[in-house]
Amino acid sequence: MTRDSPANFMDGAIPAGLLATVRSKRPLIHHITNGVTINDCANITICTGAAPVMAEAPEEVAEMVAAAGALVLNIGTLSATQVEAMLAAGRRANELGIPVVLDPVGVGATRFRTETAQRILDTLDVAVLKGNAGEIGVLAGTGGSVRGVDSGGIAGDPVETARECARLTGTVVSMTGAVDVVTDDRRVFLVGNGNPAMDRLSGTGCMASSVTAAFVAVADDYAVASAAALAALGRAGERAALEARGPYSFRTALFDELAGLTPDDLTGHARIEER
Ligand SMILES: Nc1ncnc2c1ncn2[C@@H]1O[C@H](COP(=O)(O)OP(=O)(O)O)[C@@H](O)[C@H]1O
Ligand SMILES: Cc1ncsc1CCOP(=O)(O)O
Ligand SMILES: [Mg+2]
Repeated sequence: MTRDSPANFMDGAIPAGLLATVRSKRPLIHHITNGVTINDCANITICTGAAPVMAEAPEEVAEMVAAAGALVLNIGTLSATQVEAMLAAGRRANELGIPVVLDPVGVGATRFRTETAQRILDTLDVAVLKGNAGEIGVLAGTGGSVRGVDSGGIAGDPVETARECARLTGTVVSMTGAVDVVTDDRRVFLVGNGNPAMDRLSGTGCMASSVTAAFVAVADDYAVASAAALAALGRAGERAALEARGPYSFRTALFDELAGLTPDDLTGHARIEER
């Protein structure tokens, strides 16, 4: 940044207003998600101010999603039956205009994950694609490395990778990392909130999808809502790091700090730069 090109920071009142709206509307967030972090996702949804439900039987997902404000599809521990449920829930969500958030956990690590993420993107109208850098690099086709569920990095520039992925998929792309990149190709938001402790805990990426879904459920602008959600979670992470002694006390503090996060605090501390 130079003196001639001052950073254009989003007014903190925008994410703060969305946080307040989540809490007043308390949207239901239907998750079809992995067995590793499912409980964290339920509780982080509550701490955000929304209401979670986890339902994945193909027999009931279309009925359940009809009552939801947003649907999270997370492929972290996918199976053929679960994929069938994701497509059925997603189709119904699309019919009803309910936004779908896709977390392509581990895409690129195996053929089944890559084919499934691609199939979901080809079949459904996905509102937000939220992944770590490696996952987004894989889906952008520009080069991304994924080992298990961890990002091994991307080949090129992060902003260009996320924009290419948004162009290719027609979704809002929310690429997490030390600085999150959220883009609908036309606009780019860089979210500076967060703490490195968030990277030392399994589940923060999945939780980012749940918080994103809660914000997207109450907003029309999915890019702004996605950036606001990451600012809120990141701000909770900053506050949690001040009181934690290690990864597990950090985890507890992250839930407590998000539950206690006030719109005023977010107004003052959200760091969302628009490029
Ligand atoms: N080094 C970091 N500094 C600050 N925040 C981070 C850092 N690494 C990850 N985060 C935050 O942690 C959450 C999960 O991101 P990430 O670790 O990229 O996801 P995943 O768990 O899917 O790999 C996001 O909200 C992101 O902003
Ligand atoms: C470890 C693991 N294995 C399959 S899903 C999962 C959790 C991934 O969580 P996150 O992407 O949020 O770190
Ligand atoms: Mg992830």
